[in-house]
Order: sequence, then structure tokens, then C-alpha cells
Amino acid sequence: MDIRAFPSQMPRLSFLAPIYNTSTSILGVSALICTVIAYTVAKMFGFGSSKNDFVVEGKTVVITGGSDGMGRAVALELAEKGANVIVVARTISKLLTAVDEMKAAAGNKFTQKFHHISADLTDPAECERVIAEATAWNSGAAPDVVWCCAGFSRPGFFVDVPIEDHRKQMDTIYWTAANTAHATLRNWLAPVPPSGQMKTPRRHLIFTCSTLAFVPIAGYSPYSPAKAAIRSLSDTLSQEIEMYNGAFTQRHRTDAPAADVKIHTIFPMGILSPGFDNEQKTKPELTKQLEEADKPQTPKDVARISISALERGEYLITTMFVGAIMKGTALGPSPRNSILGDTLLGWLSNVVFLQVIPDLRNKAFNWGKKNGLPKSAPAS
Ligand SMILES: NC(=O)C1=CN([C@@H]2O[C@H](COP(=O)(O)OP(=O)(O)OC[C@H]3O[C@@H](n4cnc5c(N)ncnc54)[C@H](OP(=O)(O)O)[C@@H]3O)[C@@H](O)[C@H]2O)C=CC1
Ligand SMILES: CCCCCCCCCCCCCCCC(=O)[C@@H](N)CO
Repeated sequence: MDIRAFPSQMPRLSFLAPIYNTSTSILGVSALICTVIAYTVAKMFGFGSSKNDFVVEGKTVVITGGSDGMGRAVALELAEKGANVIVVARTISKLLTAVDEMKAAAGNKFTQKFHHISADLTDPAECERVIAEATAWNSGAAPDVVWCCAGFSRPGFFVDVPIEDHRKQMDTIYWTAANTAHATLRNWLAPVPPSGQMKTPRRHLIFTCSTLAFVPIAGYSPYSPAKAAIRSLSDTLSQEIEMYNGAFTQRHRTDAPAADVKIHTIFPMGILSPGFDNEQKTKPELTKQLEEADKPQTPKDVARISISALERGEYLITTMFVGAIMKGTALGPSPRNSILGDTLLGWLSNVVFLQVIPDLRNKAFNWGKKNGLPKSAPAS
């Protein structure tokens, strides 16, 4: 079509007026939003990927916090997929129930085996014992997958929570994960001479974080910093592990680890677990209001969505769209799952958060204006 004829045709194209009246920036943002939504949904349902990066059939998996909530749901899903599973937590009665449930869920009842180890993972020596016992139980072979799910949240306002309880949350959240990772990686990365190398499949170390590592919510100061520390540990390890994976490629010539290793971290939103019921009891009303956008998921859904993302080979994993937006605004220098998807997500999130950041602060301000100091406020 001759482009000069176009203006004269405009009246006849008047049905397009609403589109022409829309500014290019609105059109651009809409196109971006549509692309990101389509991309995220497609990825969530597994389109565009064929190879499974997380095969667990016949493998041995250690799950900390495997007796309840998300950890238990992960244990059951992996048992169904054919893994041998060791659940670790403190309370033996709950561990025994989880083992019984895994036996019932097992994909192949004759070949799979299940075990439990009771340990308080805030103690690094206990984590060393867990990995040693798991290896002995697995006929001397180190576990193939270690998934850290242990932990719970005790919300409260910073000044109301005694300082020793802040430290305890760091122990329960950060140190259970860091101790487990330390014991695991010391085992996995031990040098093996070329003569001792066998065909060992890739190993996976998985942390369970929270989208609160990305976005602050008032009332979570005992918890969010510990989760943010896990995210930082995960990012640092994902880089450091490349040195060992590089050395592994030379295993026929020189000492190297027995297998290459991949690090992953899951960032759930709320999970309808016993831990969640517990935290609701002490959670400030303001915190509940600020996290209204969160629609908690069942442990089973969180487990399934996380496992699918691991199968696609993702690194930082969110379990629903709002979680992905929260990640997008805070992605910073973390490794991407996909250059295009994560870049578009980052742009979209940063536009969305221009409004979210002042909104959260205004809600907190208006809460104080209306209700005054919280009843739990300490006397000076
Ligand atoms: N619930 C939620 O809304 C969210 C939770 N998360 C995170 O997901 C993970 C699972 O949470 P959730 O499903 O609520 O879990 P639950 O609180 O329901 O269960 C926690 C598990 O961790 C174990 N555990 C706790 N402390 C220790 C310890 N010191 N040593 C060993 N085991 C321990 C518990 O067993 P025992 O007490 O017998 O030791 C239990 O098996 C946690 O890391 C949590 O921070 C992330 C986002 C949201
Ligand atoms: C369109 C995008 C808008 C984004 C708005 C941001 C809203 C914040 C939602 C906070 C969600 C917190 C979930 C994690 C909970 C958790 O880890 C605890 N329950 C601990 O157990």
C-alpha cells in the first residue's frame, strides 16, 4: 500500500481509533506484560522444554524438615517418582509417620527404601553425622540430592522481639541450611584420584528460601534477613561450584570431585503448613494486611511446582506469578533461568514495584496513625 494514501483512509479506519488514541508507552508496557505472562505460564506448564534435568528414580535424596509441611510433601512426591528418601528433623514420631507415608506412596515398593534421622540441624556436628549416616545407609555412596527444607518463622516487630529470639531465627533458618550445605559439600567435593573415579551422576543441593528474601514486609525482621542470607549463600556457591565443576572435567588426568554439582534455591510464597498455622498465632495484624496479595499454596502444590522447575534446570525458583514479580524486582546479579524471560520480568517488576514500595510504606504509616503503638510494644 502507498503509505501517502494512509492519512486519507483514516476516517474509514475509525474503528481503530481506540488503539491509535493509546499512547505508545501504554502499548509497549501492555505488550511487555502479555509477553511475560504468556512466557511465565508457558514455562510453568513445561512448554518448550524436553530434557529432564532432575531425574530422581533410583537416586538417594536427603530432605531436611522432611517430617512436615513442604519438606514432607517434597518427600512424598520424590518417593512417588522412585527416589530413596531420608527425612531429617528433630521429632522422631513425625519422622516415623513420614516414612510410613513414603512407603505407601513409593512408585516401586520392591526396590525403593526409606529412612529417617533425628537431628537438630542448628548444630553443625549433627549435620556432619547426618551426611555420614546417610552415606553409610546408602551402601557407602554419598546422597545424590540434598534438599534443605527445615525451618519456621516467628514473626513480630523488631523491637518487640527479644534480641536472643532474633538470633534463634538466624540459627533455625540460616544455620540449619548453611550447616547442612557445609557438611554436604565437604563430602561431595572431596578430591578423588583418577583411578577412583566412577560414573557418578550430577548432584543437586537445594535450598528453600522465601520471597521475603526479595521484598521487605514489616513484622518479618526476625526471619527475612536469615532468608536473604540463604539467597546470598546460594548465589556465592553457584559461582564457587563452577571451579569444582571445571576441575571435574579434568577427572581423568588429576584429582577431582566424584561428580559435578548444581545449586538451586526455591522461593515459595505462603505455604499452608503446620508451621504457617503456628506463625499466624503471633503474626502482627499489620503484617497480615501487608501480605494480603499472598494466596498461600498447599505444600503439595509447592512441592510439585518446585520439582517441575528443577526438572527444567532452573536456578532461582518461584512457585507462582506474584512470587515471580517479587523475584523480578530483586534479581540483581543472580544467575538467570532465561536471559529473555528474566530480563522482561525484571523490567515489568520494576515498573510494578514503583507503586508497591510506597504502598507498603503508606499502609504501615497509616496503620500507626490509626491504631497507635502495637499492644506488644515494650515498656521503655
Ligand atoms: N510456611 C510458609 O508460609 C513458608 C515457609 N517457607 C519455608 O519453607 C520451609 C518449610 O516450611 P513449612 O512447610 O512451613 O515447614 P513446617 O514448619 O511445617 O515444618 C518444619 C520442618 O522443619 C523441621 N525443623 C525445624 N527446626 C529444625 C531443626 N532445628 N533441625 C531439624 N529440623 C528442624 C521440623 O521438624 P521438627 O520440629 O520435628 O524438627 C519440620 O519437619 C521452611 O524453610 C520455611 O521457612 C517459605 C515460605 C513460606
Ligand atoms: C503484583 C505484585 C505485587 C507484589 C506485592 C508484594 C506483596 C508481598 C506479599 C508477601 C508474601 C510473603 C510470602 C512468604 C511468606 C513466608 O515466607 C512466611 N509465611 C514464612 O513462613
